[in-house]
Amino acid sequence: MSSGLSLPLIDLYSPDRAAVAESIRQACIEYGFFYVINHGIGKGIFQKVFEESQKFFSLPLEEKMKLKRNDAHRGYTALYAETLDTSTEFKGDLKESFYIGSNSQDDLNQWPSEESLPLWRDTMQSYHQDVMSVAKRLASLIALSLNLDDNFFERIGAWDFPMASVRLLHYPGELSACDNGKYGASAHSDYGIITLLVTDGVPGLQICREKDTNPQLWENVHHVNGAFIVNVGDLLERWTNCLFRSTLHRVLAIGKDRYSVAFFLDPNPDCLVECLESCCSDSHPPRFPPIRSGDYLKERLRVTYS
Ligand SMILES: O=C(O)CCC(=O)C(=O)O
Ligand SMILES: [Fe+2]
Repeated sequence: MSSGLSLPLIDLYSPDRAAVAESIRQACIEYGFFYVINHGIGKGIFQKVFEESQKFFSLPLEEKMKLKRNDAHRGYTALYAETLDTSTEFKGDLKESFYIGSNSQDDLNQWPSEESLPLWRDTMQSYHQDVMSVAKRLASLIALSLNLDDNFFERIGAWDFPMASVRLLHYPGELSACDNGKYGASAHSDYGIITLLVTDGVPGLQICREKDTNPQLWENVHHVNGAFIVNVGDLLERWTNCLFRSTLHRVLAIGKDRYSVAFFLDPNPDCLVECLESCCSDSHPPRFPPIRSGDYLKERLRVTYS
């Protein structure tokens, strides 16, 4: 069953930072999802990224496979390569994707040839930079929302060498009979701190706020023109001892081409993620042991692609 949902709208440049932080706190407690508007990235930039993304995914499979995801987790993943929900009998999600990592470790990235896609690299590098600054600004509001200093993440070195990545996604419209029962992206939560997502407006994204209810209730996330859809990831859930929810979500395969661009904000791999003092007490002890962010993310990726 599915119904509509109206997620909170967060204005990133509102002068009343305390009020914005409070709205973010409520959104993260209640939904783990919200929209971010007034973020400073213009429509023209999104348009360029989507155009270049479509051009890449239209290349012959043989060309795309030359840039197959490397050990540093950059590059192309083909249809069926990933299964986000490993508990189901259906293996292989109905999407293809391309990962672009931080500019600070640019040598690990892979790029289509300049002859075939001359604007591609610049477009993606500049988008990575733009969305990283939005994400950092948002993270400082998240810190405020947890009664921490707004420079909490800087102070613990989270942004020294952040593992942030842009992920271009394409969900093909044409499906075959053997794809019955499969999802564009099967049910999962994201792994890092936060994800900032933009889509081309084609529906399909759903969230499940109570994963343990039976049957599960899946609610549609509507498209808001020009807004980021932001969600809390598992590392932030660990930091906050489950005060903030890393909400289960999925993408339906609706038989229509769909493009989206996700930005996963993950901290420096050496960053220790441990329960914040304000999020635990004698009656509410830490639920997770401290863990190095890099170790945590490596294990999650290993399971997804095994
Ligand atoms: O494409 C979407 O709408 C969501 C993608 C997603 O959840 C992911 O890549 O983690
Ligand atoms: Fe996701």
